[in-house]
Amino acid sequence: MAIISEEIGDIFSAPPKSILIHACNARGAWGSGVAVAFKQKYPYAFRKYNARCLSPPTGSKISIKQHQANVVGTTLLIPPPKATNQRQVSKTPHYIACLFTSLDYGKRVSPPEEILKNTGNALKDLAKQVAEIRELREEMGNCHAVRINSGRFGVDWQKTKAVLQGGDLDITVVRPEGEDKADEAGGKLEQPPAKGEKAKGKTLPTGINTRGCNGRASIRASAESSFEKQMRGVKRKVGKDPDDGDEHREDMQGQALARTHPGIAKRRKKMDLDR
Ligand SMILES: Nc1ncnc2c1ncn2[C@@H]1O[C@H](COP(=O)(O)OP(=O)(O)OC[C@H]2O[C@H](OP(=O)(O)O)[C@H](O)[C@@H]2O)[C@@H](O)[C@H]1O
Repeated sequence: MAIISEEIGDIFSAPPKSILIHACNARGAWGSGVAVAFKQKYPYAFRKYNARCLSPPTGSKISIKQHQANVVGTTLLIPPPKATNQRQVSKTPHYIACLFTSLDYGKRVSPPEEILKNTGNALKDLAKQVAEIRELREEMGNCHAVRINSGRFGVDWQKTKAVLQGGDLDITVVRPEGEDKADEAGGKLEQPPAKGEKAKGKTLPTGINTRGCNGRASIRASAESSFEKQMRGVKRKVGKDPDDGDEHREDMQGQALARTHPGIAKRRKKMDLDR
């Protein structure tokens, strides 16, 4: 049984080479919650995540929807970029673990039972990859996570925590200040704003984070009303990463995609423009 310890703080202050864990949809969007902060701080990681969601394996003839369904229950573990200078090393020193726990997001987010099952599978996949990297004696720190699935995905945190405890990885769960109080009151505070995101200063009504569909839909509706606004800000902030050696390869994939899968290429292009 894994040790899941909890503390208040900022996940992005974890020591260099730590593994930062967050939950993702398989559609290629980091549109709200802590994902927005990940996108701002690790733009290269967003590009890799987005490419994983929108690019079926080379040579595969499966549809993009089938590919995304296959991705659910796995983890994309993104290593820190191979830095060409010291400044870049200290700016982005973390492994980013994207746990695909829901196929979709918004009103189509997967039901809690599915999210929990996917979380267990994704966790196993992560544990396997971590073991492989450690075997190669690559420098790798400990696991840090936010309270995954408990925000936009609307799953009771204690249920996700039980799944993490049943896994093989010890994890330090970092939560923003104020989150506990909301839990004790039976309600849920508005997500803390990501850097550059305007604070809304509003508290969701007590009980909105109850685990039913309506609770999730309400959270989503609230999140989506400011979605476009958020993304406009993020688009301006997500810059090119000088150490993103794979960017060219991904662009080339895009060109090849336009020939072989015009529909997918169009969708990728739209994502790039929107975000
Ligand atoms: N800036 C910040 N710093 C530190 N902690 C922060 C934070 N913002 C929120 N938290 C906390 O982080 C935990 C998880 O809450 P989240 O709502 O983020 O994630 P989740 O795992 O429920 O859902 C995943 C989907 O949410 C996204 O949005 P989209 O679907 O794209 O729209 C993704 O893309 C996925 O798909 C909660 O404890 C929040 O208090």
